[in-house]
Amino acid sequence: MVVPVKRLAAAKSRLRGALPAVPHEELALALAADTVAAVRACPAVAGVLVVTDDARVAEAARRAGARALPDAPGAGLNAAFRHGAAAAGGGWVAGLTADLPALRPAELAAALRAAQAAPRGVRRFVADAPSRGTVLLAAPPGVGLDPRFGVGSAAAHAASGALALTGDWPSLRRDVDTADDLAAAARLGLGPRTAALAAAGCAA
Ligand SMILES: Nc1nc2c(ncn2[C@@H]2O[C@H](COP(=O)(O)OP(=O)(O)OP(=O)(O)O)[C@@H](O)[C@H]2O)c(=O)[nH]1
Ligand SMILES: C=C(OP(=O)(O)O)C(=O)O
Repeated sequence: MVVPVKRLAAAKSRLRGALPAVPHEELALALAADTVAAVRACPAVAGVLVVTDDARVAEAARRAGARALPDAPGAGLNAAFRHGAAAAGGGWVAGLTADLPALRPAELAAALRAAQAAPRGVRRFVADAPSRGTVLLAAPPGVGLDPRFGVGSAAAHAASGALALTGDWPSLRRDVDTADDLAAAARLGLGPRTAALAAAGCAA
């Protein structure tokens, strides 16, 4: 599983100030750390590759049992996904955004099971809650990940031939870009690092 994370100083800019008493980088780190912890807790995931140039994120990833890779070639999110996928080796490869602090391992496992069901040879994706973005993209063995993340990525992934998975996985679909998203994630139940910050810094 490839999980790219921007440098904390630049990450999650739309979320800046969502918890006024909490330094922004701490919040951005907590989102990523809770996401990676949930992925690590999912038995269906063989290994986690965190693609980042941020030393704190890399250290947190390694402590959680993930591998950290540099953000090569430094050409944005899709290049980071491609870099991680190339390092992942054979078998199924999936990419996940790192802003899913409510993610439940059982929902990720269910989505990965659905991804691995027929038809063969086709990439699958899970759209975010508003159905505009993408939270998960999975490619079967021998098929490139071909990530199209960014604004309007759900439509871009569908247009590229990927199949939308339609399961009811609210914690997987709940990416956090804004203060409202953080409040929605809090209603689902935040992971421990983000929850602690939310409790300390005026709950979302
Ligand atoms: N390694 C890496 N990860 C990235 C890059 N751009 C975005 N990401 C990660 O991709 C995921 C989804 O990206 P966005 O939701 O747009 O997050 P963001 O760019 O941090 O947020 P905004 O500044 O609000 O746009 C997040 O986990 C980001 O950390 C990049 O250039 N390199
Ligand atoms: C990068 C993405 O995230 P967001 O649209 O949430 O920034 C995406 O959905 O492809």
